[in-house]
Amino acid sequence: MHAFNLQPKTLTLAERLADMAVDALIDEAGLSPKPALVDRRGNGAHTDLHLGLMHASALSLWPAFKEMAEAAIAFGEVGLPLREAIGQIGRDGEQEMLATTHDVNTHRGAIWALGLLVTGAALEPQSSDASAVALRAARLSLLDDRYAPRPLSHGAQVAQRYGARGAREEAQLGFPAVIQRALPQLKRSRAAGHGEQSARLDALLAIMTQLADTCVLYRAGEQGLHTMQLGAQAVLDAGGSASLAGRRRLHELDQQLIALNASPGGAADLLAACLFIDRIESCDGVIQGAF
Ligand SMILES: CC(C)(COP(=O)(O)OP(=O)(O)OC[C@H]1O[C@@H](n2cnc3c(N)ncnc32)[C@H](O[C@H]2O[C@H](COP(=O)(O)OP(=O)(O)OP(=O)(O)O)[C@@H](O)[C@H]2O)[C@@H]1O)[C@@H](O)C(=O)NCCC(=O)NCCS
Ligand SMILES: Nc1ncnc2[nH]cnc12
Repeated sequence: MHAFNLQPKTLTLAERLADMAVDALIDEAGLSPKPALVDRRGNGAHTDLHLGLMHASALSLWPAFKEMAEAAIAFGEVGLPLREAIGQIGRDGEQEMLATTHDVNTHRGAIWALGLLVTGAALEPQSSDASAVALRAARLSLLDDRYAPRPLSHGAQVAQRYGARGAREEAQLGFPAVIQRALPQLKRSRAAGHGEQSARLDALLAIMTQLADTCVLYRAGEQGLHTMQLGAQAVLDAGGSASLAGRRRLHELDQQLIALNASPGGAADLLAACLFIDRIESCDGVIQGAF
């Protein structure tokens, strides 16, 4: 007679990183109340998205994140061969995402940001502090993938109209919205004794205070972007999402952004990137042990 094997399976480094990336996406999607974004309350400014779709999309990306980490381990250094390998894996992952969501763009920006960060983390698991991982990701993003198509994406249209370079520039600068704003705010809010959900909302707001979110610009122009940036700052100035005054401001911001059809999808992706890096930093030993 066979007994079930109840021993926990030892995960590879690539599998652990893929788990952490997908967990970060699922945590971001469920975090509530996020202004004008999909969350547990509803669809925000979106007509074609809902929480179940965000979860299905996140899960569909697990193989892509795992393959990117495996590519990093196989190539072993930042360089064009690795850049082009993860570019292809990212494009395949995007097709998988679109097949899962019936052509709705749920996580394009997240594949880019988290894909680069997963790769940056897998390259040197013994050096997993936030800045080091972001720096390796930035160096990869600066390399020109010869096979990347150049469609007239929403981001490209916004770049032409407003000069904002969005997701590409954020990565090339080493994810300043994550490293300089979201992670410090997350730690400050935790240290102030705010609950974990409020600390994460504050981290999202910190990203929104300065981000050139091409999703917002495309949908609502400069007025939308200013409303997002000033409104997010007003919530933080009022005491953040854990305070009553901050909650009131957050509710106002939600209403204003929905009225403008302005969804901060880029900021949401960067919150997921922040939660991923936060996990890596707090699971240092786990990552390093996973060879
Ligand atoms: C280099 C790429 C990032 C492509 O960039 P580009 O700007 O040309 O392309 P976009 O298609 O606009 O995608 C960029 C997405 O990045 C998010 N984002 C926006 N601003 C920022 C920012 N400042 N910093 C970081 N990230 C940002 C944002 O993603 C979220 O929004 C998505 C919804 O957006 P959109 O499609 O415009 O949807 P809607 O307004 O809802 O439109 P309708 O459908 O209703 O009409 C949502 O998915 C969030 O994720 C931007 O959308 C890179 O992606 C690339 O080269 N991709 C090609 C594949 C590849 O080679 N990948 C490599 C993997 S390593
Ligand atoms: N929660 C969310 N709502 C809308 N767009 C998003 N893109 C990434 N996360 C999102």
